[in-house]
Amino acid sequence: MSNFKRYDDRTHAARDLADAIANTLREAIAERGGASLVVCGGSSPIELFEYLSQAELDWSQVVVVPSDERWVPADDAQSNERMLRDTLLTGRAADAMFVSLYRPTDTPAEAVSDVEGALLDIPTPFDVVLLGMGSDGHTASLFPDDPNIERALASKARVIPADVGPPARMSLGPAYLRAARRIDILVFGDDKKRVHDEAVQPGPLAALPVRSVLNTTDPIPTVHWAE
Ligand SMILES: O=C(O)[C@H](O)[C@@H](O)[C@H](O)[C@H](O)COP(=O)(O)O
Repeated sequence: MSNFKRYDDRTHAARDLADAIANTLREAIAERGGASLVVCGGSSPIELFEYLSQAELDWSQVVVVPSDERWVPADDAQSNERMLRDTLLTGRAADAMFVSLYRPTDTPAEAVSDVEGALLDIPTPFDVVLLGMGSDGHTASLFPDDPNIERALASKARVIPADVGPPARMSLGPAYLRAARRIDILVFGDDKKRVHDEAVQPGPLAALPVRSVLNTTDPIPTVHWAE
């Protein structure tokens, strides 16, 4: 069960969704004194982040958490944290609080308890969870070819090390990602549209892990798509 919004182009998708996210953050700050925003990595959301970073809201009351991280230092070109600091956590949004998922350990598994501890103070449900999707049906760093994907998708853990790559990954767990007031999934291109159309059909979660968030009902996610 999910809503599907089709846009004329990627810029319209980025700007419309950024405006909707900004409004949700403003409402959360007004109602609860703060807001939480989970954001995916990858390339699809970059234009959205650059536009959202200029939104007029009290960013000092917003906490931003990556949905997942590549297990590389924050100055590495593959780092989601680096991408977020370059595109979202700049301009007005530079005032936001950011919770890094990366720790300087050899493996993500060694950092699970420390990262879990850093997330404990963030109230759930998150106000906004923005995810992407790979053409293999992964979301966050929940990959179909991860040898532990079945266990990961059944997990209630906040963070899950993903023994994929290199680089290895750290992902927020599916149950934690679903603990949201709104879930938006930003998907571009015909290939991913075909994967989406398959993923909304019943089938094994492990084959298309995006199903673990796409087919939740509380909240009902919205998929935002442009060619
Ligand atoms: O760390 C990451 O890469 C993301 O969190 C990942 O889940 C991303 O959303 C998809 O891989 C789509 O990436 P693109 O937008 O680059 O296609």
